[in-house]
Amino acid sequence: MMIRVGQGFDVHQLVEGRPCIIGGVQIPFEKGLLGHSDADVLLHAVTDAILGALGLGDIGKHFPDNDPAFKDADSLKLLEHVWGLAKEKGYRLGNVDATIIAQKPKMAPYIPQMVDIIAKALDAETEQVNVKATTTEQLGFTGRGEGIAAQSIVCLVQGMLSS
Ligand SMILES: Nc1ccn([C@@H]2O[C@H](COP(=O)(O)O)[C@@H](O)[C@H]2O)c(=O)n1
Ligand SMILES: C[C@@]1(CO)OP(=O)(O)OP(=O)(O)OC[C@H]1O
Repeated sequence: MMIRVGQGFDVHQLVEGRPCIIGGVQIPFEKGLLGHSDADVLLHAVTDAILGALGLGDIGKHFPDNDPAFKDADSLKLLEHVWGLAKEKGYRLGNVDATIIAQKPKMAPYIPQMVDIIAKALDAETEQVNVKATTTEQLGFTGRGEGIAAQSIVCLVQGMLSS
């Protein structure tokens, strides 16, 4: 059995006039995340973690931010594409853990829905997916509400457990 781990980290700026889409959930908030795509910072961190585990570079290599094809892209589709690469290589999900770093909005009410969305995209059970949130106690760019960050770690498993 082969086990590979990968980690991902992403940041997007919070601005007025954009939807706040995190973990595939549109969260009611006065600002949203700025990006070439829908700027789903959590799905980007998970996507990068999977790419890391596969040794396939990063999200910008697969979906360049100057390619009009990815303008306003649905990040769930990008995650699903990358998960397809993992499946082609015979991997299944061990588990994924992620942390959203945001002063506001409050993520807790939306986390179960994010977990469901990520688990479905990765052909996994909800028990294999954990999403957390933390403030930075009003410190730094996240604490000032200038942006939101997310980080993730994934474990991918290939092959069977030998007895
Ligand atoms: N944007 C956020 C940030 C935090 N939470 C939840 O609140 C708990 C306490 O956060 P601290 O930063 O004070 O440790 C945290 O454990 C999360 O459950 C949240 O929902 N949304
Ligand atoms: C997703 C892509 C592609 O639309 O654009 P952004 O939404 O700007 O996101 P980022 O995390 O900067 O990196 C990957 C990009 O190439």
